[in-house]
Amino acid sequence: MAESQSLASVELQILGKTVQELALNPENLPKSYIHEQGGAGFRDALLPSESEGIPVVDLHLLTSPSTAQQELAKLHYALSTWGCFQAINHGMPSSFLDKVREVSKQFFDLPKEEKQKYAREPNGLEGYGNDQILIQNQRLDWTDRVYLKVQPEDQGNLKVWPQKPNEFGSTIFEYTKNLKLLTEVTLKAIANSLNLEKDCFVKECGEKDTMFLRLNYYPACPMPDHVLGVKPHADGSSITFLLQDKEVEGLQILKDNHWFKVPIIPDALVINVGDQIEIMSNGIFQSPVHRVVVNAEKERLTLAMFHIPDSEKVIKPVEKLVNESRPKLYRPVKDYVGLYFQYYQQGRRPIEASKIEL
Ligand SMILES: O=C(O)CCC(=O)C(=O)O
Ligand SMILES: [Fe+2]
Repeated sequence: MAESQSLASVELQILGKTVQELALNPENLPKSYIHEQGGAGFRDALLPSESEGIPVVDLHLLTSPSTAQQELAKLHYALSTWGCFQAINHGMPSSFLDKVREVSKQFFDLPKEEKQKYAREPNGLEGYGNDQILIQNQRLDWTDRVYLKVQPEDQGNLKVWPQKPNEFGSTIFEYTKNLKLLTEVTLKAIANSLNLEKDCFVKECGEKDTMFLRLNYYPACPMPDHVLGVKPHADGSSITFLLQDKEVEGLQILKDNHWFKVPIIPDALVINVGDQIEIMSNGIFQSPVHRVVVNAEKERLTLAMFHIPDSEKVIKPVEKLVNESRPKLYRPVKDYVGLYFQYYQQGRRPIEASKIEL
């Protein structure tokens, strides 16, 4: 008993206050969450015009022989201009996506003591907690998360898998199964859109690829002009699938030095390339820098699924995309995700470590 109590207090100390708790006492936000130079600009991002907005790509059309060419051209345009697209017709019904959102929300609604059972362990990555503090004077993200290795199934840390709500495990399992299939479909389509052999990126990612799921819960925040849900970053994945909140927007993408809002399409998945496809595509598709703003009245919940290549594989530009007019722009890297966290917290982009200055 004494032992389990002391363990709990260590975890509490590590976690500090969750954002959900801070939100209950809004007059007193810790300075570590405040971006002095914020300003209304945080929320005044542009909404892309309809014709130049983030393209909506129909995955069914993309994989049907008679319609694939046109949809592939759209995919190529989307990834070379925005680094992302909104995927519809992905095969998961609206009711299922609602269920995924519901079990995730139910977890954050549990009493603190229950959630603490799944707290991230000291020095661990997986589990429940607030932003990890990796450097001094770090600005913290206004979000509580559950981070889980969901694929391969037998490699997850079961100790930090929420046991409540009851349907959490089975729903997330089903969601992962769907996104594993969609990963293959998407990587093949990306290869096709570059006129590469369709298995090219699947092979480059290796057989020991993994998937990590992050549930992001952003409580309403009394200082939306000076607090960010997530600082500007690009993902270290090959590709990322984001299931947005159905009603509350917050995601913004940096393009041509302007922040643009990513509109909500309730049943779509936002799919973006991460740094590792940027490297493999020799920069033809670039991993978009994005951030999350918060809302003074409303909470927001999203699920991000990251597909991560085998950490033993050397990631490098595909030979066919290197030629005289397009020299190699990136050095080979291994275990990109290992590099990622330190760089991210320092506000630096780990991709810089791989870029070749011409
Ligand atoms: O919540 C969002 O809209 C985006 C989250 C995100 O960028 C991430 O988890 O990497
Ligand atoms: Fe992200």
